[in-house]
Amino acid sequence: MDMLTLSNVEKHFGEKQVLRDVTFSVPEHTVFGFVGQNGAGKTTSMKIILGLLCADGGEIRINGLPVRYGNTTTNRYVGYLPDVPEFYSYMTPGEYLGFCGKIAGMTEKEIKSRTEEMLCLVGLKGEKRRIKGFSRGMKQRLGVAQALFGRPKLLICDEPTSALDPVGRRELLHILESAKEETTVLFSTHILSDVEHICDEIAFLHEGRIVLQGSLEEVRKRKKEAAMEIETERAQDAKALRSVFPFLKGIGRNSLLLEDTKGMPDLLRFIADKNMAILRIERQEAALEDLFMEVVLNESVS
Ligand SMILES: Nc1ncnc2c1ncn2[C@@H]1O[C@H](COP(=O)(O)OP(=O)(O)OP(=O)(O)O)[C@@H](O)[C@H]1O
Repeated sequence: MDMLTLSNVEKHFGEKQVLRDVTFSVPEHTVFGFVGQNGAGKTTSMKIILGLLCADGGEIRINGLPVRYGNTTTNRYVGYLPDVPEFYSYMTPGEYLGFCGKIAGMTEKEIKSRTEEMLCLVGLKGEKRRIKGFSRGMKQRLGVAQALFGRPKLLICDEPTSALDPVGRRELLHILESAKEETTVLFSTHILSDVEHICDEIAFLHEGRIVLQGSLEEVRKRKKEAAMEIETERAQDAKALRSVFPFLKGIGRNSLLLEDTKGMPDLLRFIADKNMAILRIERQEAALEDLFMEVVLNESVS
């Protein structure tokens, strides 16, 4: 089942159209990457999903129910982590989560067990420092704990990793990946390596339009031509191959890249004739970044 669906969503700010026919769906218990450059329309889409902005057209459903602007019924299914979460900084993380539980009307017993569970999930168990002494990464992790506290069916995170260092990013990505066991995660980002690490499905938004979507595998297959990597046992063989086939690129002492596979038969014949020892011939995985650039450039030309 799809936890979230957007169908033909449109949005203008004055004369400017910022979302055009945006259509995608997020299957239950997946991590979904909502990818786009600055200004692509990610935050606007998220605000519409949360009922905070009114779409000019189209339909959004969360857990099968339509989202209505200004009506927060569907938000009972949603946990939201803004890009810069705000806290009462004089509280400890346990006190803060307890406070959130009280506002949500949970019982003392429920609050205690959920606080422990969430602090454990985000690696803040036993943390007695006040939030004001927290690093950005710790604050972001606490934000996830708070967003997940009420057991939402859908967790929406707006650029959760963009301000974090590599360690903080890795920790947060790991938490989002583990969260999909109990919820569905939609996160916006422009960091494509984050998407490659944890997303099951992705949608690329470019100038308000979805230009590519599908599972990571499906999207990668869209790359027109995947290069082949060839690794020779001896460095001198790699050198010899490069001198005979100048279209080969050297990517290491023993490794070569063949970008246009039309040259493959001649190359293989030569390798066999010369009895060269080859350790590996492998299709190079298309990097999302190259793919994104390919799609974006095509869009700009057409
Ligand atoms: N309230 C507003 N009034 C007018 N234009 C707006 C408003 N909010 C956003 N925009 C414009 O809509 C477009 C999409 O903005 P949005 O914030 O949704 O993009 P984004 O993909 O989230 O970008 P970023 O990664 O920079 O946050 C931008 O051109 C932005 O300037």
